[in-house]
Amino acid sequence: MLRIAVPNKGSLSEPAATLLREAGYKQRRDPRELVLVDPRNEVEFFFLRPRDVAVYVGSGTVHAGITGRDLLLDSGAAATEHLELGFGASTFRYAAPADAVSSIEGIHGKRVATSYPRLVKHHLKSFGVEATVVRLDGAVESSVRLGVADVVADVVSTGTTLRAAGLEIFGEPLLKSEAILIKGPDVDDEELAVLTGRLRGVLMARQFVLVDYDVPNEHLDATIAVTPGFEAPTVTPLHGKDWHAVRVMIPRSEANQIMDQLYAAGGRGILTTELLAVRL
Ligand SMILES: Nc1ncnc2c1ncn2[C@@H]1O[C@H](COP(=O)(O)OP(=O)(O)OP(=O)(O)O)[C@@H](O)[C@H]1O
Ligand SMILES: O=P(O)(O)OC[C@H]1O[C@H](OP(=O)(O)OP(=O)(O)O)[C@H](O)[C@@H]1O
Ligand SMILES: [Mg+2]
Repeated sequence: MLRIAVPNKGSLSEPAATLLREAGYKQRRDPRELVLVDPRNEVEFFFLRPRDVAVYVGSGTVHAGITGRDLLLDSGAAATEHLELGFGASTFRYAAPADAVSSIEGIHGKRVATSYPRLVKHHLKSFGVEATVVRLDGAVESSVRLGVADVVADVVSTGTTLRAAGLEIFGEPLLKSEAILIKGPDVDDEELAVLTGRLRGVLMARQFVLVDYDVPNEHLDATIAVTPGFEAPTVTPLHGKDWHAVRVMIPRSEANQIMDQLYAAGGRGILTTELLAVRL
């Protein structure tokens, strides 16, 4: 049975469970459940702290897991990135009070507070910067005001937390993170093929919608140029008319613009439909 580690708390927990549920896997009802067996899909889920997921996957006790790229890199575990999951996006950045420090070189000799010490030490070393890394569990942004550090290195999403603490970002991001599927050192891709295919299917369904429209034969080439599809659109003759019906996938973010273009090109009865899951 495939063993998969899933974050039990924090920002990644809810979207990870939603993704797995949409991919047809059983998910827990009670947030205190630690293990969940899904016999129909031959999968066992282990609900672990987000930070620990990479440790378990890297040690080989579970085959795969969902975590953040930043957490994987900070863990130093032997797990590897397998698939980007499209949620939990963040950047990892340095910040300090305005004018205090404004470049990575400027961190030299200072104290840097972070919950990601391995990642930060590795980054500073690559710049030849020597600094004291102060490891904190969370709420790192308060460390400067409270006098335990001069600089923070932390996850930034909207930047609201930094601003509220009177800190300003400086330097290039240490990394761009998002939720990822990771796999253990001895797991071959074949073992994860069904899981990966299902997750990709849901991710794709989130990015695309299905569009259906009717079009007079003389305008068919023009509308197909607007919606070429992946391979080729499905085109069906309409009964008793010199028209065709077309069905094709289009990017969700461009759906309304494409509908406008189809109408202008002669398409009528244009409608879009949500996709639940896709397998291409
Ligand atoms: N505000 C946010 N927006 C998007 N992703 C975030 C945000 N905060 C954290 N993350 C991502 O979530 C992961 C860390 O999750 P989280 O912060 O929930 O765990 P934690 O800090 O270990 O746990 P906790 O905050 O409960 O102590 C990282 O991959 C991080 O990039
Ligand atoms: O840029 P923002 O949108 O403000 O989000 C970033 C904040 O979110 C996370 O904190 P979390 O809620 O996980 O608390 P923690 O620091 O205690 O882990 C992260 O550590 C930042 O503090
Ligand atoms: Mg956190």
